[in-house]
This record gives sequence, C-alpha cells and structure tokens, in this order.
Amino acid sequence: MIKLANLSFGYSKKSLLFRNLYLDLEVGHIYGLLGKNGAGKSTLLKNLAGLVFPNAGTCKVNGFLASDRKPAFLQELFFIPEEMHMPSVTATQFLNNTAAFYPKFDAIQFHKILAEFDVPSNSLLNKLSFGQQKKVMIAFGLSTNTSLLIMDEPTNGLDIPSKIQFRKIIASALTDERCIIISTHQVRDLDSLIDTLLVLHEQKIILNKSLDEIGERLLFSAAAQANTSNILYAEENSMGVNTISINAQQRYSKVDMELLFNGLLSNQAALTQSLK
Ligand SMILES: Nc1ncnc2c1ncn2[C@@H]1O[C@H](COP(=O)(O)OP(=O)(O)OP(=O)(O)O)[C@@H](O)[C@H]1O
Repeated sequence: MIKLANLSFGYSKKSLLFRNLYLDLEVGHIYGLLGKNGAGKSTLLKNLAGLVFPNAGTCKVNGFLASDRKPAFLQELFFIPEEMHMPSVTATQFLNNTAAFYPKFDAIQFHKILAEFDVPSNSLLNKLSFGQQKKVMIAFGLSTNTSLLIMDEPTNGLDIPSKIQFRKIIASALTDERCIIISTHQVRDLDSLIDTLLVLHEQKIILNKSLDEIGERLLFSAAAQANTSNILYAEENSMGVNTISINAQQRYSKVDMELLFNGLLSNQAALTQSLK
C-alpha cells in the first residue's frame, strides 16, 4: 500500500533528512514509528501524506504518487498531525462539513468513539482542551475508514485512562483493508497495540520488523545481573539489569520496545545483524 523508493528529502537541498530511503508498508498492520527528536518522523509522515514533496525518488500510496495529491489518494488518507488548529464549530458541524470528503465515513462510529472518549459533540472544537481536541480528531480519523490512517504523536495530551481507551479503540479499528501508522516518543503508549516497529535514525529506516519476528530472534530479560551469554545490549537500573541477547533457544519474551530502541541507537550493527 505504501512504497517509498530511493526517496531523499531535505527542507534544504544541502542537508538531507532522508537519503535513498526504501520502505514497503502493507494493509492489516499497525506500525509504530520511533526516532530521536529531529530524526524526521513528522517529516516522513508528511511525505506519505503528500504535504511535502521528495527531492528525489518516489512515495506511492495505493499506487498514487503522494505528491500528485489526487482526490482518489486523498479520500483514502487521513492524517492527524501533532498539533492542530481547530475551527470554531462543534464536532457534529465538523462532521457535516467534512465527512463528505471520505466515502466510507461512518457517522455512527464517530459519535460512538466520541462517547467512549467522553467528549461532548455539541461544544465548539476550539474551546475544547488540547486532549479533547485530539480525541475528536482521533474519533474522526478512525471514522473516515480510510485505508491509510497516520497519527503523529496521538497520545500527546491524553490522560492515563484515555491512553488505555486509545489503545483499545485503535486496536478494534484495524481491519485487513487498513494500514495505521503511529509516531510517538511514548513507547509505552504503543504497548500491546502495534504489530510492527519502524525506527528512523540518521537518514535511514534502520528497523522495519514485526514484534513477532523480533521476539523470535531476540530475547529480552531482566535479572539481578547480566549472566547470559550473547548479550547484545544491556541497561542497568535500580533492580539489576535489562538485557537483549540472541534468542538461541527460541524462548518467549515480551519485546521491550524502549530497550530495543536504546539498543539500536548504541549497538545498531549487532542488533540489526541479529534481526536479519
Ligand atoms: N518546515 C520546516 N522547515 C525547515 N526545517 C524543518 C521544518 N520542519 C521540520 N524541520 C526540521 O527537520 C528536522 C526534522 O523535524 P521533524 O519534526 O520531522 O522531526 P521529528 O522526528 O518528528 O522530531 P520530534 O520527535 O522532535 O517531533 C528538524 O531538524 C526540524 O528542525
């Protein structure tokens, strides 16, 4: 559904944010996009949404060049940016004005998600709190039922119960016809939600792997001290040490995304080699 080929992009030609990027993403998945501050996560998402254009290479979504911004491309895409300017209309008025752009929009679903999030549909959007505004856009984005839903830092501004609800609502919205991409710094917010991890680092996608594959190849453990052989990365904490090692015995462990992300930044070669 998404194909980036040889994509290079920079806000100035002299300093590229991405160089010769290749990336294939499919429907039926929830991707989590991680990267350090300034790595270019939001910019990558904007390339996918056709909001900025590559300097070289192509970005195709559903077969359309994102930069062409054809109606058939736009009606299958919903992008929730990190920060939004909300109009002075109610959620119901927003639906009446905007839903027509999305042929698969489901108004019942919209009101249902708003109710689950406990957001009033008759208050002016620009008078809602930041977290409530986010919830309205998440509810709207999900209800468009577009084949591509992109969310940039969606949990930023949500309180703890809402984050739990967010995970539940997103998980239930995934279908075989839909691809959801979520960028965040709050790795824990993606727990039990994403199935594939993308890591953007130093102009490249250095990881694009399902959590199942990661768990097959790597073993994540916590111990009083590092006592396993084949340790690829270790982080000490007050309780002992968290490690990533080669999963030679095919044991099950839950992928610790934060540990893996830190490990990739400090021992990229060994970890990516083990994940090949
Ligand atoms: N419109 C713009 N014009 C020029 N430079 C920009 C613009 N938008 C972003 N940048 C620069 O591009 C780089 C990547 O920014 P981007 O927002 O994509 O990173 P990010 O990974 O999403 O960061 P964060 O995690 O801090 O949100 C930064 O150095 C930023 O200053």
